[in-house]
Amino acid sequence: MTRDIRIKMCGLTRLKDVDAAADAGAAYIGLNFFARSPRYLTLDAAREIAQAVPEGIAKVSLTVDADNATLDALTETVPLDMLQLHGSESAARVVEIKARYGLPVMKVVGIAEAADLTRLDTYAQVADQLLVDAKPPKGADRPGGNAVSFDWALIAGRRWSLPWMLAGGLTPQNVAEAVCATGARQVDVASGIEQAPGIKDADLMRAFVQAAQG
Ligand SMILES: O=C(O)c1ccccc1NCC(=O)[C@H](O)[C@H](O)COP(=O)(O)O
Repeated sequence: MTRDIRIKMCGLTRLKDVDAAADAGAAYIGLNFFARSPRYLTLDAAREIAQAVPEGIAKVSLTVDADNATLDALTETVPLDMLQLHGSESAARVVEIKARYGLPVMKVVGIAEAADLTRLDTYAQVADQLLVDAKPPKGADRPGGNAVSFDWALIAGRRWSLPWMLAGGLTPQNVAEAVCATGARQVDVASGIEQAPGIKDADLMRAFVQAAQG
């Protein structure tokens, strides 16, 4: 029996990645606007990729503590279905962004220890989705996409009143175990489906979906 797991493939940088993600069965694709990321896209490149995404696959922007001018330009240029906030945006800022852009917001919370879990409850009050990711390792130069996992036992059996995704160091080799350990119905992956930073691999994308869905 297969598992009904929805998959977000984050940090697509090429048009051919869109075809590969769609063929593999992604439910969401992520477009990265963090300038220090190997997955960073200019607005024009992001628009071209977003316009190629088939109906039914949600297009998600990823920003880190972006100001209104940045988000204005982004939402005016790129067709989007959801905004992923991957910085230290406050709950009030989440509310403000939801109201200003009229798009669902997914707030990322980095987890390293049990004390980090309370932030999930805070954002569950205001966001449309949660993304439960690993906290970046010390010295990392970006807050996500670092190919590190957290201890899945920390959220085993935890449920929130809104949809949520599991992320952090997921690969075709470990995603089935991660789903079983946490009960996640949605997962997010960046590094684990790449042949090099920012370069997705169609075979790994297919293998990831097969492993996640069983
Ligand atoms: O991918 C990046 O370079 C990145 C940069 C800045 C903030 C977030 C970033 N990626 C976030 C993602 O959505 C990743 O899918 C998530 O953190 C998991 O990444 P990975 O462990 O590489 O699968």
